[in-house]
Amino acid sequence: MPIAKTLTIAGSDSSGGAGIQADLKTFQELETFGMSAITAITAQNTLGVHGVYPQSTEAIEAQLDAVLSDIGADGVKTGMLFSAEIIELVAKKVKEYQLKNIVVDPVMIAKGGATLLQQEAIDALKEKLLPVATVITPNLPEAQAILELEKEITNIEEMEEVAKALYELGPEYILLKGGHLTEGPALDLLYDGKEMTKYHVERIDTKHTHGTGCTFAAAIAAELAKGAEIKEAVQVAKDFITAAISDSIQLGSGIGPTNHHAYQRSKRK
Ligand SMILES: Nc1ncnc2c1ncn2[C@@H]1O[C@H](COP(=O)(O)OP(=O)(O)OP(=O)(O)O)[C@@H](O)[C@H]1O
Ligand SMILES: Cc1ncc(COP(=O)(O)O)c(N)n1
Repeated sequence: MPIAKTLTIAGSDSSGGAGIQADLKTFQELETFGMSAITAITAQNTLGVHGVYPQSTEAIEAQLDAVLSDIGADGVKTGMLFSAEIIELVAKKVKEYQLKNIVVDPVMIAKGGATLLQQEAIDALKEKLLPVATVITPNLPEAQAILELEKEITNIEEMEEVAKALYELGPEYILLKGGHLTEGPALDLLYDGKEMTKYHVERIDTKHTHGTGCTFAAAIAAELAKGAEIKEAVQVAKDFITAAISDSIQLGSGIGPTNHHAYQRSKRK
């Protein structure tokens, strides 16, 4: 059988835990052929983001055209897109190449607090990219920013209302991540316009969660690219990220990365 082809459009994380590097590791672990278009280079380690160097739209377009005109992609994940211009370019390419299985992780702020999406780009995200997305994977602060909510989302009932409001913006599915809820299990909610499906696991007591959102979204894209239905794709991604967090690697002196190989290793036992 030919291998499923996966493409990440995201920022480079020099420390290897998030961004392009996390996505490619995840694509590989889930037995797809991973490719990338780099939107920005970040100088990053476990202590934070030390520099952000966005690429020109010309360089991003050249990467996308090179890959998509020749190899193509069965699944796409977008991460750090940084500016309205980059978002508009990506939305244009999704249409031009009629891309399918688009997982949009609306990355806005890194765990250390650095800005990975300019404030004015949120409108472009809502108007151009969300309507062409198969699934969007916001965490709670990202959902709050997209919907311009004044109050924080604090419980499952509010999460359900928020998922419904996000669905109105046009994506086929909403995957609202509850990792930021301060109490209870690590709960995520999938909404398809009719039904809410909950995915929950016991919260793992660790600070080493650098790149969890990137890894989770990349795993969904890989499974969709291989032909999985959305509920099944999210379940594999949840198992993948839970294994990766449980077996996190103690590197650096700040918020360390997760272990992208843990899921495959646990399956072999
Ligand atoms: N401590 C934890 N234990 C178990 N699962 C967790 C934990 N923290 C996050 N998760 C899970 O990891 C996935 C990513 O969620 P999270 O809310 O951390 O994303 P995020 O904030 O977008 O990540 P990032 O900071 O990388 O952008 C979700 O499935 C979430 O439930
Ligand atoms: C290039 C890039 N993309 C995304 C994130 C978000 O990940 P986190 O919030 O875990 O730092 C990141 N830190 N860097």
